[in-house]
Amino acid sequence: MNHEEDNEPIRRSEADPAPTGPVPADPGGDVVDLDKARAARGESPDSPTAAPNPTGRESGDQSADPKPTESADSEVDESGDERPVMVDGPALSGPGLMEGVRGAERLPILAPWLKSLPEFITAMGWLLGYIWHTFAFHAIRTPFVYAPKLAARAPRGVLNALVSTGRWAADTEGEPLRQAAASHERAEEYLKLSRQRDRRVRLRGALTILGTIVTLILALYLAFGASLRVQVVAAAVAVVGFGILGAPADKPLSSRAVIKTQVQKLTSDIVIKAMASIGIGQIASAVAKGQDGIKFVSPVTREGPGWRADIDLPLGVTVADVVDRRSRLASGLRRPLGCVWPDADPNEHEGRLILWVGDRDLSKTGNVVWPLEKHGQHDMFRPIPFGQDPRGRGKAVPMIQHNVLVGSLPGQGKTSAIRVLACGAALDPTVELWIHENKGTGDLDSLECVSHRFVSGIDDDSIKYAADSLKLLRAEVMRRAGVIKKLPKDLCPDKRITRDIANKRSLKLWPLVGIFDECQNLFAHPKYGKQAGEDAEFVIKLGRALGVILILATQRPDKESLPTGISGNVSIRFCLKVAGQTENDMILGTSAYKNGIRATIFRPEVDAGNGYLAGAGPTPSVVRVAYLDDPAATRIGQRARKLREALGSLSGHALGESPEQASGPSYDLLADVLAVVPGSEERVWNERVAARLGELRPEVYAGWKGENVTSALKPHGVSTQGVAGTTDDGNRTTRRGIVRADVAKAIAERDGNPGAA
Ligand SMILES: Nc1ncnc2c1ncn2[C@@H]1O[C@H](COP(=O)(O)OP(=O)(O)OP(=O)(O)O)[C@@H](O)[C@H]1O
Repeated sequence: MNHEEDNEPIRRSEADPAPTGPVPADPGGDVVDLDKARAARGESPDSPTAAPNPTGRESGDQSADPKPTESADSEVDESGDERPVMVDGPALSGPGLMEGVRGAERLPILAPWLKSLPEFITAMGWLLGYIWHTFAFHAIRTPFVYAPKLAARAPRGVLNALVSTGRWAADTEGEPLRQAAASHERAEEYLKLSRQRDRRVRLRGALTILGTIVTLILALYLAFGASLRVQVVAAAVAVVGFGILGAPADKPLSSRAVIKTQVQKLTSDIVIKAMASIGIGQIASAVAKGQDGIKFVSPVTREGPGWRADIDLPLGVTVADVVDRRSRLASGLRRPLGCVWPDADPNEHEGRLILWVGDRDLSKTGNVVWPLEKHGQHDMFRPIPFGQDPRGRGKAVPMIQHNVLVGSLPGQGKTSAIRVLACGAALDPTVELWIHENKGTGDLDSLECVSHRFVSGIDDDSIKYAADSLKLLRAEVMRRAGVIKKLPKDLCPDKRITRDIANKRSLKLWPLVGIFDECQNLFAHPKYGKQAGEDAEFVIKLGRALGVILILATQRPDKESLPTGISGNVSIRFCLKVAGQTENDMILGTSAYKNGIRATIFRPEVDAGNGYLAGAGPTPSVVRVAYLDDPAATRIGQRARKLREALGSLSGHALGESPEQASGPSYDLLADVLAVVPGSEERVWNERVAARLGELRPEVYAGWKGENVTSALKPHGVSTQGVAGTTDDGNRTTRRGIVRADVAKAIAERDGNPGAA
């Protein structure tokens, strides 16, 4: 958003006074008595003597509309300036104390990392890692660096020890005082100090002689009387001791195992200056007048590996305005761009900004570790751990009831993101996995061993295989709809699958996850693309509640390679670096770019793995995806296979069975509809179509009602309308129905033969 545009209305009203400025007195016009007008405004609108009636309406009108025309919007003061009329009723008060207190935000009693086991484990893991690193760093240097250094410094240490002892015995520390007393001819003081020195020298001399004798005896004993072990220990102690005494002051023995990055503390002053520099007029002008422009809601605090400031922006300024100017903000804060993350507070108003400034650039924080990488299994009815936001908080993606779309420029981390979700699904042994990787590089081969259907390739056969999968998924969705419909209410009250239902293997309603990586190669395919797009749209729209989940990834988010029926209907979106607004909105949804959700901010390659995740939480947020390389994914695949073997849920490709073929036209809804509606029947009610379809193919359409026909035909562009007809009882009435010609037209268009209809 352009700041110039923000201030446009303000500038325009200042620069162009004509329409709103003072109106020259018109001798012929009505003269408004300002005092009267003000007095009238002060009165209650209920008062019978309310406002003057400039329109000349009857008083009956006035009560309904006490201040019509100009006085409703503005008043004119002596200077002729227009002012808005204040409409606050004097009798109205704000929310009471209890409402105010109830609405107040409670800050957490314990830090979030103390309450969440994974975050606690991460923090403790980091601490133990830190201690271990420091220990290992010094341990390895002890024999090879520190010991030789100490030995080399020991002779000098002996010398230093002798010199220090001599100086102590001779009381040299008092010498400067005695010199000063002598040179200033303070005889009495000098004599006192000299006497004190003589006493000290006598005592210290005796002690030194005694110490020397003891040391000599000890040395002779160690040299000739002690065991070898005692000699070695004594020599080591002597070398360490004299080595330390012999160390030059500017050369410490050891270097630091960890060098802390010194980051400047984030203060409110720095934030105010930075916010004033990003080009938002309201803030800049307030700061120029000596005010802050922004309001801190709470003190700037540490949160995770960075600083957090909660800010109220000026009226009318939104978080999106600040997100737009993120790079300017980073410049104002003098921090790398990857450290600066302005974010909205989902629990507050549009002007509440959470400014989080990390100690390190997000892209330099290393790979995020996936919590399930080494052990554990997953329950698909819970969100799959996905990555971390810049504040170090874990982010997960719910899968049941959702579909996922991932998009980015090539090489930004799509496949890695898909791999994390696929591994999560694989680690739930009840999940049936259908994996299609239409790039042909084998990026998802690690999970072939658990996949019910699997293909990796970009050739026509591989594309056909993926297209067949979508056809089969469509049929599966229809089968599931029928099964769910027949389930007793107590088992399935919401007509959607639950963990309990998924566990009843006889129902075959377990979660089914279809992954289509590089799906642009499928949807843009000249032969299979169109039908595949329609099938995918159908599955996305109807499969959600039935446990059929699609995960699609594309590096070409445009209309040809990603049908709008798909991009418009997925619920979870993950967008890594894209080139522009169109691609951004194709992945993240219409208006995302306008609302400040811009995956264009990520840098090519540097920010691989960083993206905007939308739909998984109350607001879209930046997430750095956990990274699983191929060996890690292969190990997970093997673990997942063992889980399936134990449950007996391995099937299809994973067992070496030959793939099911899509039954093509026999499950073609449009053809089936045309088959049950004779040519003589121009229009027909959907409920009748549903009943006939159920008879035609009960294994697919059993239990269908009129509304199933409506929603199933919609993706094909066949809309329903009011159709007049006669009920079985002979009554004339109008109900939802279709026009047969529309179905024929849809078939002709689909088959690339539009004239045939
Ligand atoms: N989450 C991540 N964390 C760290 N680095 C990552 C992450 N994801 C991807 N990368 C880096 O980016 C590289 C490319 O990732 P990936 O193959 O997933 O990209 P892609 O978008 O699928 O590419 P393409 O479109 O060519 O298939 C990886 O080899 C890795 O170095």
